[in-house]
Amino acid sequence: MIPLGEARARVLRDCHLLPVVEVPLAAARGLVTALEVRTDEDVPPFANTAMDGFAVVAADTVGATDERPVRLDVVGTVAAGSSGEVQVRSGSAARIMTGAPIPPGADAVVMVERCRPSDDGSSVEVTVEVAPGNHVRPAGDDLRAGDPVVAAGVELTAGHLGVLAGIGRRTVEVHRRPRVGVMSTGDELVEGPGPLEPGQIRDANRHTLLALLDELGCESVDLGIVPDDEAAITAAIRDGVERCDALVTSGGVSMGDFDYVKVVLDRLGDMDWMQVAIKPAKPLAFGTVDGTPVFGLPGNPVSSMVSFELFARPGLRRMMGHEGPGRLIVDAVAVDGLARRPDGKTHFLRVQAAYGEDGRFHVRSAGGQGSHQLSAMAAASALAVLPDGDGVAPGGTVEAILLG
Ligand SMILES: Nc1nc2c(c(=O)[nH]1)N[C@H]1C(S)=C(S)[C@@H](COP(=O)(O)OP(=O)(O)OC[C@H]3O[C@@H](n4cnc5c(N)ncnc54)[C@H](O)[C@@H]3O)O[C@H]1N2
Ligand code: MOO
Repeated sequence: MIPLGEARARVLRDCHLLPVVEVPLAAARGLVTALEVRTDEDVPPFANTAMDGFAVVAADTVGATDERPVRLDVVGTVAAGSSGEVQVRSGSAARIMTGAPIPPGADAVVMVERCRPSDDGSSVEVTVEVAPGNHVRPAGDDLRAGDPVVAAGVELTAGHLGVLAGIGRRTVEVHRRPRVGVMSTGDELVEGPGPLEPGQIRDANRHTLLALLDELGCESVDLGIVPDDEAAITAAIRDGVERCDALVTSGGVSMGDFDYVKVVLDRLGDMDWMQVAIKPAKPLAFGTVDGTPVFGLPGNPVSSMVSFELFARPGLRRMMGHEGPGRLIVDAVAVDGLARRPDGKTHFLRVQAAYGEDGRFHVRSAGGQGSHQLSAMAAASALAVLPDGDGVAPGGTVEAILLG
């Protein structure tokens, strides 16, 4: 068996950054910027008001109170979208709406709640003293022309897309979204609700893996179920690497007579078959076929998900340009303890994590810990990492990888 770190380093060695493409903003969320983006204009582009009210000369309001208001002539109205033509002078004011440009001559805004307009709208009583700049958002208050807006290597979020649209960008240069093919292997696998023949089970892995890829921001390609047949697996992998940037398979990587995935990968490409010192997900076949990474994950459903988490996710994230493995790892309290026996492996237990009143994460077993017990994995929100040994006593501290 080899340590987890060594196996992961082997995987990362062959996961290379994907090429740069220019994509519309609507297709960019979750992708990683390849170049720094700067703005060549100020945001906001002009000084504008943060409140509906009256644009005034601040000096006119000195001493104004509810009892002793200052009366000003209203010389016009400035709406958002208008060019702010109204000229304000000492003794006058302009009605103004949130987002409208501060009219020339004015240097402050009094919110409408602090004003008493006359019935005919020709004048207004201001009931509060304001300083110059009151409720004024200066040009460039968010971004100045020439400022960096988004650095290279940043995962684009909803907020970033708004910022980019706000400086007039329609597209952005990012690392391409990986197309990743998923196949399940095994003669026992069938799909759908029909009755099962003796020995058959329904394919679960393809659906979890397709969804994990979706969640990661990859374009997932369903390559179906492939039987335990060397020629069929060879054809499916050849077809997959032609169409995809990476492949994820499940099953056929342990010691059975019909475990052909590792055999085929070995013949087609540069593959390492690893026994990793972890439980679940001990066997892993990873390699490249014509330069395309192929993650040969184990068939047990929990093992395939844990293996995806520990190997495929970091590898694919590297191809996408992300920094780090993309999961938060926290110290948590194992409320009821988490038992295990020494066996030379690190164990990843399926646990439910919740934030406790003591300000720490608390974890509890999410159910049966067998690598076939997918329902407990589905119920888990974290993997508790138990180093080799006797486990953690109730109330002890354990490292937990938060899933999502
Ligand atoms: N003699 C040994 N036997 C096994 C070892 C070992 O070291 N020596 N390792 C065990 C471990 S650990 C794992 S994990 C599994 C991995 O096996 P394979 O990757 O070869 O997977 P299969 O044998 O094809 O299937 C294992 C298990 O999972 C079920 N399965 C497979 N695919 C799916 C699917 N798409 N959906 C739902 N369930 C699936 C399959 O029916 C088997 O029950 O090997 C151990 N054996
Ligand atoms: O990794 Mo197998 O990982 O025990 O099910």
